[in-house]
Amino acid sequence: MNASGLKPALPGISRSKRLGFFSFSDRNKPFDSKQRGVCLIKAAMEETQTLKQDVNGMVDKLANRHAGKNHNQLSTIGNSTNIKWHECPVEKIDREKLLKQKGCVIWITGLSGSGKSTVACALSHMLYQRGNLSYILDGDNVRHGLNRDLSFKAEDRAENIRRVGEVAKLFADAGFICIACLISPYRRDRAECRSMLPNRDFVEVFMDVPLQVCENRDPKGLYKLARAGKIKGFTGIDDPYEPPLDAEIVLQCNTGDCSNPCDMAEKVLSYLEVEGYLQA
Ligand SMILES: Nc1ncnc2c1ncn2[C@@H]1O[C@H](COP(=O)(O)OS(=O)(=O)O)[C@@H](OP(=O)(O)O)[C@H]1O
Ligand SMILES: Nc1ncnc2c1ncn2[C@@H]1O[C@H](COP(=O)(O)OP(=O)(O)O)[C@@H](O)[C@H]1O
Repeated sequence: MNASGLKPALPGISRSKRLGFFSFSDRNKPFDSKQRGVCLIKAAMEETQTLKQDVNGMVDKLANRHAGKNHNQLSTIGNSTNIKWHECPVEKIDREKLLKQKGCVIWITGLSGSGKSTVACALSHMLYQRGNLSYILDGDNVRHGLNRDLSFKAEDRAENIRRVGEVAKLFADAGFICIACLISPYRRDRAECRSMLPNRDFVEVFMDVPLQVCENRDPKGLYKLARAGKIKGFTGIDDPYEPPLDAEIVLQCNTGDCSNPCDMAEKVLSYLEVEGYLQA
């Protein structure tokens, strides 16, 4: 709130300062409404002019970058023929400056019940408290919408991972710290997601929790159903899980000795801090 009890339109910047012509205390001086109206229009016009110059500068930046390139180059990607990438002058780095952080993907992999969603939520909460923007893509949740057409057979799991990888890449490009938590049982599928991003921007987190611990937790009763043969192809029971060989972070949990989820999330947070992702 400012002195007049109004919330500034932009955090930390009062409206009068933005418009740059009079402060609210000036309103007590004799200043008729016509004069004020003229000032407001003048200030708005100046602001528009500055904005126009900014936009022109950005468009020039884009034009310079494209100078000498073949503008009509069309591509074929998968089944999409004759497509062309469209550049925009507002780039990832500009959004990152706005958000004061660097966009990246935290990819949490592990068995069902290993604590992926719990760590993801703890991490997201810690980031929120520090003023960093994150978004969670939880396998279970994404299967409620975007990936509702996919089953748990190997090729559908691969498509599940590919789609979530692509969405995570978009979130990272938007400047978010995107936390993807999926079983993602196959190394090849995870490696493909890694390859979609600049190498350091994909941070693999392995929930190294023994099957026995996950099975004892069994919060949804799925292991019980799988053991009883009522769910076929359940990861860890009758479907494979390939543990990462080169994860950036391993969160270990041995039988009877497991750190609490906040300590685990803090490890990831420290990694992000050290690697410079929590500032632009
Ligand atoms: N057959 C089978 N195998 C493994 N998991 C199963 C299966 N059927 C249903 N579920 C539930 O689906 C959640 C995992 O979804 P994911 O999208 O993360 O799986 S995958 O990455 O495509 O393998 C998983 O959630 P989490 O426990 O959060 O991992 C399970 O609740
Ligand atoms: N570090 C931990 N220590 C003890 N229990 C945990 C820990 N992390 C998660 N849990 C519990 O284990 C269960 C499974 O956690 P969840 O985050 O849903 O796993 P996943 O997303 O991998 O299936 C939940 O009941 C959760 O409360």
